[in-house]
Amino acid sequence: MPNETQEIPVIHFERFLNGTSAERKSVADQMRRASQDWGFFYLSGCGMPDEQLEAAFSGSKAFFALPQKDKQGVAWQNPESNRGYVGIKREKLDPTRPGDLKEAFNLAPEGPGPDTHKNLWPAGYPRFETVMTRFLGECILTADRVLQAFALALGQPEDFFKNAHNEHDHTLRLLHYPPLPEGFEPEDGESRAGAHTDYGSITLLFQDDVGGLEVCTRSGEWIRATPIPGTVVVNTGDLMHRWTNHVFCSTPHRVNVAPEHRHRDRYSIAFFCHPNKTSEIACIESCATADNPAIYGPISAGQHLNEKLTNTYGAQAQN
Ligand SMILES: O=C(O)CCC(=O)C(=O)O
Ligand SMILES: [Fe+2]
Repeated sequence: MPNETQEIPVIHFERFLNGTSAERKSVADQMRRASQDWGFFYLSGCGMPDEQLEAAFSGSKAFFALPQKDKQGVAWQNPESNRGYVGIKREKLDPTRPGDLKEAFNLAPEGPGPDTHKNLWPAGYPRFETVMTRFLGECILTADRVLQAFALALGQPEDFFKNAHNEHDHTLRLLHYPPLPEGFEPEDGESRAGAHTDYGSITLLFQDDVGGLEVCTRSGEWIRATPIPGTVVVNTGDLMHRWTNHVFCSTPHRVNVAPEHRHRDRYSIAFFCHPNKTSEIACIESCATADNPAIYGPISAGQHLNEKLTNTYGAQAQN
């Protein structure tokens, strides 16, 4: 169990990608421990090409710098599509607090048919679409590799989670936290992103060097997830919490308005992974023991998400 002398683990994924089977198992075991103790870890060497990541951050900055009317032209419409631009204060990740001091742009893989939801792209910026579509593809590949390690960590066949996610029902979210004006005093509980857990199986979070992300430990204390160059933050969400019979945590996190970074723009990019709607979420064998028998019966991922959205619809859950 973490305490203030412990830090969110940094795991070197190169040894999973290129190592011997013993090394791969050792990386998977570190991920299992980190997911149990924290529900959060940093992964270095995740295989995301640097130039793609840089292009995505540049594209994100360019998008948020567009005139407000261009951004509103691709405004987020509804949770079914869950694509497009979400303006400042529109979302409350913690529904009991004031709106988040951030803006966001969501995109997602598109199905082949004409009836499927399509991404909303601002007119006249074809490069943005190209860069983000390519980056989305790299995120899927990265997430699949991470999911393979999670399967190994839980004693499952390596493609267990990857196969359960092969319809790519994921969301990529660009986030921008604008600088706060001189003398700005947050209202009670106002923050860049309110405390919340993520809904899906895993989230990959790429952050710039500004900082502000905070993670709640199992003992209830908030600690900083300081940016570490060359790493991606991985966290396990509500669905993984259920799938693993509460062995892996779905840890509350938030983006705080701290004095030392509030004058700076902050950019981050989150990739929320969701299993196929028809994937069955049933307690993973290695997570049920005599002391911790299966808590839930099987449910489809789609049904689980619907329950979550119904419970928090007022919060306009968007991840
Ligand atoms: O921007 C960040 O660092 C965190 C964002 C986040 O947790 C979310 O959008 O779910
Ligand atoms: Fe989150």
